[in-house]
Amino acid sequence: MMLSATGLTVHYGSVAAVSDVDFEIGDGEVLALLGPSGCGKSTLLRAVAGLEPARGRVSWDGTDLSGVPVHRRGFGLVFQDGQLFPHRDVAGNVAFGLRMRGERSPGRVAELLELVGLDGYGKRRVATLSGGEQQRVALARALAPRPRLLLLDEPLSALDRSLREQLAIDLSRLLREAGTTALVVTHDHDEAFTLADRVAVMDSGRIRQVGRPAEVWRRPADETTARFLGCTTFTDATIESGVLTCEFGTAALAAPDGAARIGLRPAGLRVTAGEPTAVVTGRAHRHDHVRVVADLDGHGPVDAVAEVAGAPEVGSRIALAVDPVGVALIGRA
Ligand SMILES: Nc1ncnc2c1ncn2[C@@H]1O[C@H](COP(=O)(O)OP(=O)(O)OP(=O)(O)O)[C@@H](O)[C@H]1O
Repeated sequence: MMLSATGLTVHYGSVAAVSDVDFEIGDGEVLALLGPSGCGKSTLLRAVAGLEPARGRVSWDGTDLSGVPVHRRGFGLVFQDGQLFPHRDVAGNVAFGLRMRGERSPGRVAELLELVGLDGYGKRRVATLSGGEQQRVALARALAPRPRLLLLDEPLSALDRSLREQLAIDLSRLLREAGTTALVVTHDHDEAFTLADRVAVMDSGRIRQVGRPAEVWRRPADETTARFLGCTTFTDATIESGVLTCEFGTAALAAPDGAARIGLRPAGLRVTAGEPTAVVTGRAHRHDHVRVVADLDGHGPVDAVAEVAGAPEVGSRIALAVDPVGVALIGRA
């Protein structure tokens, strides 16, 4: 069983929100659509759902879905704000999806509430639930009728950071436990990488790269994608016998020999002991390190990181070393 989209295009007036997009989602696979605000992620998801008129083709197992209305596609939908029915209790919300399919099964409702960690919440009014609990109910409601594809549009972004991280882990587990095939829209790469088997990075209505999270993170297709994935400094390098050499120094890096364009995330440059080559112009404490902006002699500002203990003050001169953990190889197959 497989979802396949080919040549999907959505215009709003003269604006192409989605341009000629192709992708597939395999049975039981979770694909994340990741990209900056306004790049067309939600529009693409809505086109797959049948909520947005689109050119191109959406098919399931080779069967064209054009002309098949939203409620007959067998897809489940979860949006950012849950959109629960306020006048129904938790069980009533979960049962709604089942009733739509002519099913009545208190057992299935209880099973779903247990799956999302809300065992015993059936009689609660949804207005009395926290934001995280409401999203779990929305997820249970969408999963109850066993959709062949679950479409999730920023399902966690209305929640605060720590809850989002926890729910992303929970969601990843329960999508796998239920063997759900899913398309998840998010602008948060940590969330995409937690949830997805594969990630499709979008920009300006197009998919720029599709791959497994670690591949996309390590080898972004181009500088725009790399920038979106946290790289802030770009330079040319050479790789020879497992050693990367660039203007900032050398580092061990297992990759084929040759010239490379690299992107450095802040963690790719570390404050170290040695001959100073840069002056600190800014610093910010993060939970387990200090982010440093440094003016590197002959280069200009670069982002780097320092250990919390002994982190340099603004104005002090520092040495920097390349750390392969923060290096992305751009456009390398
Ligand atoms: N109903 C609409 N009418 C006109 N333009 C629209 C409409 N919906 C979206 N757009 C435009 O289409 C583009 C893509 O929007 P979309 O909501 O798909 O992006 P997104 O990547 O999901 O962004 P966000 O993460 O901010 O929700 C944007 O330029 C947006 O302004």
